[in-house]
Amino acid sequence: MLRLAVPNKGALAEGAQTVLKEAGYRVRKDSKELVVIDPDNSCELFFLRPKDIAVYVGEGTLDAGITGRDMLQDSGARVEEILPLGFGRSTFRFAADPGVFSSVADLKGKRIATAYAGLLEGYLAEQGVEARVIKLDGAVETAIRLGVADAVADVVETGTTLRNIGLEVFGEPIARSEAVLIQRTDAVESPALRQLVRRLQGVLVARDYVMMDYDIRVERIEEAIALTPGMEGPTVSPLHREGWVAVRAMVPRTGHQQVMDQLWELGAKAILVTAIYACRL
Ligand SMILES: Nc1ncnc2c1ncn2[C@@H]1O[C@H](COP(=O)(O)OP(=O)(O)OP(=O)(O)O)[C@@H](O)[C@H]1O
Ligand SMILES: O=P(O)(O)OC[C@H]1O[C@H](OP(=O)(O)OP(=O)(O)O)[C@H](O)[C@@H]1O
Ligand SMILES: [Mg+2]
Repeated sequence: MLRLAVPNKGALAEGAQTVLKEAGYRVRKDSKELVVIDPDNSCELFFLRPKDIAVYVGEGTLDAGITGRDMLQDSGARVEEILPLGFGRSTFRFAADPGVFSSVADLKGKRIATAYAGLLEGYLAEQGVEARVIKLDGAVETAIRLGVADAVADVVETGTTLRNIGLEVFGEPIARSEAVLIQRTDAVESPALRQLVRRLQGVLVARDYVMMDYDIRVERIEEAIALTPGMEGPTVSPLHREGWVAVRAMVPRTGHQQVMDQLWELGAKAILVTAIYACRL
């Protein structure tokens, strides 16, 4: 059995549930389920607090987990990233009242509130800045107004929370994060974990690519293939029409409309785009 830790709530829970479901794993039916056993895939899913996941995996109690890269860095646990998952993207940034600070160097001797003390302390040490880290559990943006801190270091996604309380980011981003699959450092990879990784990679590729089909005159085929090279090379099949062929290739989802425009300019007809439901490359 592969023992996998999955966020039970918060910003990563829904994305984790969706990616696992698309990869063919059983997921929980309601948010009160703490453990789901999936005998068909030799897998047990444990729904845990996102911040605790790196700890469980690092201790070796669980084989792998889904958490945020920022949480992994914060934990100091003996875990490593195996696969970035492309959702739950955020940056981890300094913020303060507008115009007070402009870079991390200005924070020397100041108080910085955060819920990610490990990540912040690591960064301050790297930058050679000595400051006082005020450890809070959440809603850290309010700490400045309440006089507990001079600046905060927190997760920023849309920036709405900061704007609402009148704070502004400053300095370089401390970290860029997204959901990641993790395992214990130097863990021996099991067949069940290899299968999970392959399936998740398939889901991510299916999300990033579309399937494109079109008909083109034989003399324009090389130019068309340059636009749609596919993975190993596109499938080119005869058409029941003299001088024409049918082409099928995977194309990155981003920019696929431009590719369609360019194919149209080459004289391609019947250009069809369909979603890829699942794939294994
Ligand atoms: N808008 C967002 N707000 C918070 N976290 C986000 C957001 N977008 C992405 N994330 C990522 O989600 C993870 C944080 O998840 P979550 O908010 O559930 O944790 P938490 O704040 O410790 O938990 P809780 O809010 O329940 O105390 C981090 O990896 C963070 O980078
Ligand atoms: O840039 P935004 O899109 O506004 O998102 C970032 C905010 O969301 C998170 O808070 P969360 O809802 O997790 O509450 P918490 O601070 O109590 O963890 C995070 O801590 C920021 O406050
Ligand atoms: Mg939160």
